[in-house]
Amino acid sequence: MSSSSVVSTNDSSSSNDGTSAHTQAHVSHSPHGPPRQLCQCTKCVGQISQKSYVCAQHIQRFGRHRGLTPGASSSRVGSRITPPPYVLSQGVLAAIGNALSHAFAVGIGASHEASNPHHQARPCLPSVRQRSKAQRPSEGHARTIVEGRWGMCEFTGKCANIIQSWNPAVLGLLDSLPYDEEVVVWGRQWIVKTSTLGERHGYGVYACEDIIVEDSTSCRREGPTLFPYGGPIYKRRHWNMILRQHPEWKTFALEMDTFAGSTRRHSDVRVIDGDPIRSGNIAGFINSTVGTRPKRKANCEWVFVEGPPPAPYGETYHEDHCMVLATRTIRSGDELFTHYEWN
Ligand SMILES: C[S@@+](CC[C@H](N)C(=O)[O-])C[C@H]1O[C@@H](n2cnc3c(N)ncnc32)[C@H](O)[C@@H]1O
Repeated sequence: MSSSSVVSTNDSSSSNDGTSAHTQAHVSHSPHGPPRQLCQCTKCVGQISQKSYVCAQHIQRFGRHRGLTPGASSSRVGSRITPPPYVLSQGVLAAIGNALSHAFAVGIGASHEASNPHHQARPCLPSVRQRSKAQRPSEGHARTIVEGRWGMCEFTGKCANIIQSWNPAVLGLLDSLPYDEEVVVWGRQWIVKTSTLGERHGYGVYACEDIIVEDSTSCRREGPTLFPYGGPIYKRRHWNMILRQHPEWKTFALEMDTFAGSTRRHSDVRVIDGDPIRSGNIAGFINSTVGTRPKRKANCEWVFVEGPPPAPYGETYHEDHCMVLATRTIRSGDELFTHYEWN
C-alpha cells in the first residue's frame, strides 16, 4: 500500500507560481517554477491514507517511442516533457476548457459541471426537463477514438467527454514519452528505463541529478516535490462507465479518498488511471518497495493535493491532483521507489 496524504492548496495558481497562501505552507521557488515544498498543517498531515495500486503488465506489449502529440515540443534532453506553466498559460487552458465545455455541453463531476450560459440565453427553447427524449441533446453524439494499450478504442457519450477532458493534447501534455532517454519533467531530468528489479518487472524512473533531502527522518510531506501526477483522475462511477464501454482500457488504478475522514460516496471516490503512456507522465513508472530483494528503501511518496493541478496538468478541469515528493536524498542514477501494493 502506498502511503499518501491529502494536502490542501488554495488554488491552482499556488501550485503554479509557488505562492501558496496556506498559512502553514512553506513553499520555495525553484528557478524552473515548481514549488519545492507542500503544506504541512496538522489537518493535512493527519490525512494519511493507504492506497492500493494495481498495475497490468503493459509496457512490453505496447512498444516504445510512439509519436508525439502534434504541436508538442520534443521530449529529448533539454526540452520539457511536462513543462512548467508558461508553456500553456492558464488563460489559454481556461479558454480551451470553456470551448470544450460549451462544445460538449456535458458536465462530469463537480469540477466539470460548469454552468452553460448558452442554455439560459435561449429563452425560446424548452428547458431540458420539458423537452421530449427525442429532442434532448444526446450524449451519444459525443464520440472520441483513442489509442489504448489494446488498440483503438471508441468511446461515446459521457465517456467520450470524460476521456477527452484528459486528452493530453488538450492539457498540453505529450501523449507519450521516450524511454532510455533523459527527459525534463517539472524542471528536473529523469530517465525511464528498465527497472533495477529486472526486465520482467518493466520500467522504472531514475533521477539524473541529485535531489537533497536535508533531514530524511522528519521529511515526510516536506521533501522536495518531484513532479505532479499527470494522468486521469476519474470518479468511480465514471471509471466504471468507461470500463463498461471498453474493459481493456484499464491499465492500473489507484483508489484515492480512502483516508480516514473521507466523506465521499463510493460512486464519487476518485480513481487514478496511472497509464503513463496515455497521459505523458512518469509517475506511473515508479516501482514499489514491496517484495524487493535486496530490500529497496522508499525514497518518494504520493501525496494527494486538494486543489487543481498545476499547469499543464489540467488546472482548468480538475479539482485535485497527486504530487510525488522525495522522502530521502535521491542521488543521480537512483531509481525511485515508493511503497504500494498491486495486483
Ligand atoms: C505502477 S507500475 C510501475 C511501473 C512498471 N514497472 C512498468 O513498467 O509499467 C506497477 C507495476 O510494476 C510492477 N512492479 C512494481 N513494483 C514491483 C516490485 N516491487 N516487484 C515486482 N514488480 C513490481 C508490477 O508489475 C506492477 O503491476
